[in-house]
Order: sequence, then structure tokens, then C-alpha cells
Amino acid sequence: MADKKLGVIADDFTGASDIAGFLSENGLQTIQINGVPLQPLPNPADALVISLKSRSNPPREAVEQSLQALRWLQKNGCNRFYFKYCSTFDSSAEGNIGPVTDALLDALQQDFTVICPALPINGRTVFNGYLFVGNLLLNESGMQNHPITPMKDASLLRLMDAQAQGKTGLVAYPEVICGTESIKTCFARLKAEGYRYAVVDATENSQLALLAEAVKDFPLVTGGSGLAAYIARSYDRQAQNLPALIPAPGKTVILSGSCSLMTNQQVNYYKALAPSLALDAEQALHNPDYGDELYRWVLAHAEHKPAPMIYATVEVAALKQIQQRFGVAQISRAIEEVFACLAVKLKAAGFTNFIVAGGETSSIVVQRLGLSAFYIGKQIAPGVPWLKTLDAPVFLALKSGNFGTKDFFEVAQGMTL
Ligand SMILES: Nc1ncnc2c1ncn2[C@@H]1O[C@H](COP(=O)(O)OP(=O)(O)OP(=O)(O)O)[C@@H](O)[C@H]1O
Ligand SMILES: O=C(O)[C@@H](O)C(=O)CO
Repeated sequence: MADKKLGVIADDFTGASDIAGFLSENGLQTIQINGVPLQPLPNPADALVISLKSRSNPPREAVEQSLQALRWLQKNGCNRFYFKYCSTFDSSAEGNIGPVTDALLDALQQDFTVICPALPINGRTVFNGYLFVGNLLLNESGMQNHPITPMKDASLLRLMDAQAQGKTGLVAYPEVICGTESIKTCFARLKAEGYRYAVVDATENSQLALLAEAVKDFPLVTGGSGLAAYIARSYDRQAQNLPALIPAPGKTVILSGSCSLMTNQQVNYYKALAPSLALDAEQALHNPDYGDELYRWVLAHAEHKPAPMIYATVEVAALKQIQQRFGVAQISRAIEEVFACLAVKLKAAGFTNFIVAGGETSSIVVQRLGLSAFYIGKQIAPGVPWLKTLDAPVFLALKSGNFGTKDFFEVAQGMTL
């Protein structure tokens, strides 16, 4: 077990840094990589996390990218794999989680795996196969209004049945709490009955610890970052001391492209502390000079402490209006594009610390910054570590939409050296 190198395929960049943060905090030397590299990584690691931007892609593209990632991880010594998706099971109408899971199972010549998005520390729990956010069902939690992947059903069994080739069964709470052997017996029964995936209930970390033990010999596990933390613990490494990876003081910017409930609170809180500018959706779509205008505004406020913020974040009613007016895909892409161009210009102007909110937004920003890979630093909030690029003093915090408390942007900057 201890000699198995873990290869993670994450379907977005905030999700990748989420799992990388938990692996690292629980003792695994972890490197997060931007996409599928062209060459091997020289740096030693217990876990390699490939960040893809495949969550909202057409399923065929997501499958292709995930298989490329798998092949690269295999070539680079990984012999145990984790498909990381969102703890709120974010998937498009067609759904990518099912097809990618099927493709990875086939490539690894396996016929069974688990589905476990639970992340209790951030309020994501699974009971009787239903996914909860706090005490609300997923489809009543605000996630039903997600800009790109609205989640209208909380049943993980139904969601998987709609997306995947095989049958999905359940390992229910009473069987989980009986312990690892009980979970393994359920797996054996489900396999014998022709099920290909087992949704596993988990309402607390203690159940994730039992599950981590039960999947010890699985070549492929799928889930959120909660289970991964316990898989890392089972490697029995010493937890790492990470203070060196807190960013040095430097020019900092906050780019918020998330419209989640929590990001709305974080943006509102931060607006009272620092210069902030709302990104205008229409300008993003129609004004080719808009990125330059935002760039000049950020430069004019570069010395302010705490750092300036550009935000596209709006509440759900405004978001719906904007989407109806311009089209969901068009406006999402246009806004992401503006953030990406802005980040590139700011890096060229000497900005070193980027705090980005939103998975799609973070993914495009990091892709365009062209940073190859990252060491994992301290967690600012559960699931959001500071990242430092392998080869330059550039630091990133990639915040998943609903992660962090309302003072997240302030707390992140308070951690600089
Ligand atoms: N004002 C807006 N109008 C329309 N679309 C917007 C607006 N602001 C942001 N968006 C788009 O909404 C999407 C938000 O997705 P993103 O993944 O970045 O955030 P999130 O879903 O909250 O984060 P996560 O996936 O980490 O939970 C992006 O494509 C972004 O461009
Ligand atoms: O699992 C989560 O909630 C996050 O890491 C994520 O994937 C958000 O994009």
C-alpha cells in the first residue's frame, strides 16, 4: 500500500487544488499539474494531481482528456487512481462523471468502483444516496441555480443512472457504520448482482475513514476530496510542515468569477475593505478593449492593501437576467476570457499573487498563465490551499465557489509572509 503512487484526475482546477490540499495536509508529498504535461516531471512526489477543465465539456472531450491524463500518470509511476469531481456532483445535462468513470474503469480493466462526493467538513454529506449541502438537499441548496451546471436532483443513484453505462447501487449508512468488513461485504454483494458503481453514504469523517480502508485495493476510486484525505492518511506518512509555501508580499489581485451564494457573501464583505470593480457582462461580450480597461484600473490600485478586486459575481436574479439576454454559454465564455486576458497582463506587469474564485474561472486563468505545476502550501480554508508554482515565485489561491467563510479574501492575504 505505502508504495502505491496516487494519480489524481480532477475535472477542474479549484477541485484539483482542493484535493491536493487535503492530500498534502495528510502527509502525501503532492504536486498539482496544469493539464496533461508533455514531459515527465523531475520532482519526486507521492501524489500527482492533474487539473483538467473538463467538467462542462462535451462528454467525449472530457473522456479523451481524462484518458490522456490517466496514461500520463501511469507513465509517471502512478498505480492507483482517483477521479476527483465536485462535492456537489456538478455535471452538465449530458453528464461527464458517468462517462469518465466508465472510460477509466475500462482503461484499467476494472468493473467496479465507488461514488463518494461527501466532504463533511464543508457540509457535503450523503445519506440514503442523497447528497446534502448543510441540511438542504443538493437541489434546494442554491446549486439548482448554478450558472453552468445547475443541479436539479439530489439522488446520486438517479444522476449516475442517467449518465453512466452500468447500474448504480447503494451502501447505506447502517452498513457503513458497521465498519470496513461490512462495507467490503456490500461491495461483493453489489458486484455479484451486476452493479458497476456503489454510492456510499457518509455523513461524518469517521465513515470516510472506514471507506478509505475498504477501497485500499481499488485501482480506481471516484469522489470529492473528503475520501482522498483519508486515503492519504492511510499511507501513514508524517503530516508535512508547510509554512514555507505562504506567499511573499507582492502585487496581489482578486478575480472573482463565481456566482455562488458564498462567493456573493465574500465579495460583499470584501467590497467594504478594498478597491473593487464590478465586471460588466455586456462589455465583456462586445468591447474588445475591456480587458485593457480593467487592467489599467487594477494597476491604478495595485499598491492598495488589501488588494484590489475585479468581480463578475452577481446574485441569482441578476445572473438569470444576464444569461437570458446573452445566452449562458456565450456570456460565461466571454467573462472567463476577460479574466484570463487580465490575469496574463497582470502577471506580465509583475503581479505575483492571484486569488481567484470559481472553478471554471480559475481553470481558464491558470491555463492562460501557462504555469506548469505547483507545490501545495497551507490551506486558507478547508479545500483551498495556497499554491506555489514549481519554477517561479508566483502564488495562487483557487477558491471553489462555495468554499471559505465570508472573510476568505482577507484571511488569504493575512497569511502572506
Ligand atoms: N455576471 C455574470 N453573468 C453571467 N455569467 C457569469 C457572471 N459571473 C460569472 N459568470 C460565469 O459563471 C461561471 C461561474 O463558474 P465558476 O466555476 O467559475 O464558479 P463556481 O461554479 O461558483 O465555482 P465552483 O465550480 O468552484 O463551485 C463562469 O463561467 C463565469 O464566467
Ligand atoms: O469538491 C468541491 O466542492 C470542489 O473541489 C470543486 O470541485 C468545486 O469546483
